[in-house]
Amino acid sequence: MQLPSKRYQAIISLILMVMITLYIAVFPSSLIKQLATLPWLDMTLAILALALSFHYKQGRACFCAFLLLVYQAFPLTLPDFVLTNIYANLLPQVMVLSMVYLISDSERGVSMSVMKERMATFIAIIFLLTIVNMLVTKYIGTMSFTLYLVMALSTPALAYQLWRSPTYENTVFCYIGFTMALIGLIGAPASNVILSLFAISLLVLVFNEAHKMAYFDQLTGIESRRSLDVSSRGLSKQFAVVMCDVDHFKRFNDKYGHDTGDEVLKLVAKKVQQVAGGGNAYRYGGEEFCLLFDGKTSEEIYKHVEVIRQDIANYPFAVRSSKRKTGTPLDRTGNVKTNSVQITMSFGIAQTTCGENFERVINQADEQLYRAKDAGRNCIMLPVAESPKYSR
Ligand SMILES: Nc1nc2c(ncn2[C@@H]2O[C@H](COP(=O)(O)OP(=O)(O)OP(=O)(O)O)[C@@H](O)[C@H]2O)c(=O)[nH]1
Repeated sequence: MQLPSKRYQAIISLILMVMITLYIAVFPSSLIKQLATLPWLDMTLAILALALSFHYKQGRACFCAFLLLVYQAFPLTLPDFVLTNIYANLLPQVMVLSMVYLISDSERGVSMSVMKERMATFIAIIFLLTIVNMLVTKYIGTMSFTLYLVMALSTPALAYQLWRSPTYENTVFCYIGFTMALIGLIGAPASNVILSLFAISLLVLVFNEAHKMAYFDQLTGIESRRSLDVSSRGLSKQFAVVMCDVDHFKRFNDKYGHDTGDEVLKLVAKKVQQVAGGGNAYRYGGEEFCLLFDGKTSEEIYKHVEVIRQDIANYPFAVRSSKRKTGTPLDRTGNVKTNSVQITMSFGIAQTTCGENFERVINQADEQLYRAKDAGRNCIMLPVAESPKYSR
């Protein structure tokens, strides 16, 4: 079954998260009612999200947890008559606008300067909205007008950013923004159950990002060597390993620049990831990738590796004419001229024959990779005992 694209997955998740939250808020089960009576549940979860996101240097999640704490801190500090107006009008606007700010910003960690900048923006948002609300109340007579205006401008901005970049992080900011907008329109403060759900979504976000950091390669987005180490511990008796390496990559970097080299690595990663036959792709390091086929023999996987080799070799990779920014030739439309270059990869295959451990098999695959390089590159090598094969 084919999964919907990332974009649709994000939108479906967002709709489900908002609907479930509102359903829980409107029709709480007895368990939820009991949880709602737990004092400090929402604040404890928000503090946990704040501490963990700070620890993992996830600045946007950290700031979002801080916003939740600010929202929860108001009843502790202000008298009821002030709170009613603030909760019904001002705070939902501040929260929604802050979500627009967060979703439009990139992840910049938790350095002092970034935190200062975010705090200044937060204070500016509060200040601006307070002034606008005061003026609107004075001249139009109702604060609700600003509330509707902020919601009407902010929610499409949130939706647009999610459409552009459908990550789980952005889904969470949209989820908090949209739910806060609905709560603002209803005119009730967010219950501690809703605030706890917001904090839980932030905690899931932090764990999700920490998992990605640990097991996925940042540049290419495919699984990392650490993930390969973990996978290698759960292999069956029979497995095959492919080591592959981009040909003359140093030359390529020198000619077109490191950034273009990075683009090549991303493309190659995408291609090796598409390997059929049950193979899993990992970035081994530098321009080297590894394919792992559990329960398969070298003979069985050869044809799948050959498909990848041909796919990469036949792909016209568009690069700028030169790595130099100045003096780069322009085409008739005034854009920088691009060349189509061919990228090739060499592959070495090895498999278990009498229960060897993973390290031994991967070393054998590496030896075959060296043979493939010696044989002229852009080819696949199997161990000599296994009817040597290569293609070009
Ligand atoms: N752009 C980019 N280059 C990288 C990265 N990691 C390693 N490299 C470069 O990859 C190149 C590897 O070069 P070599 O190991 O000499 O091999 P090669 O030029 O690919 O030649 P053969 O393997 O013999 O075909 C080096 O220039 C590294 O700087 C990376 O993440 N991005």
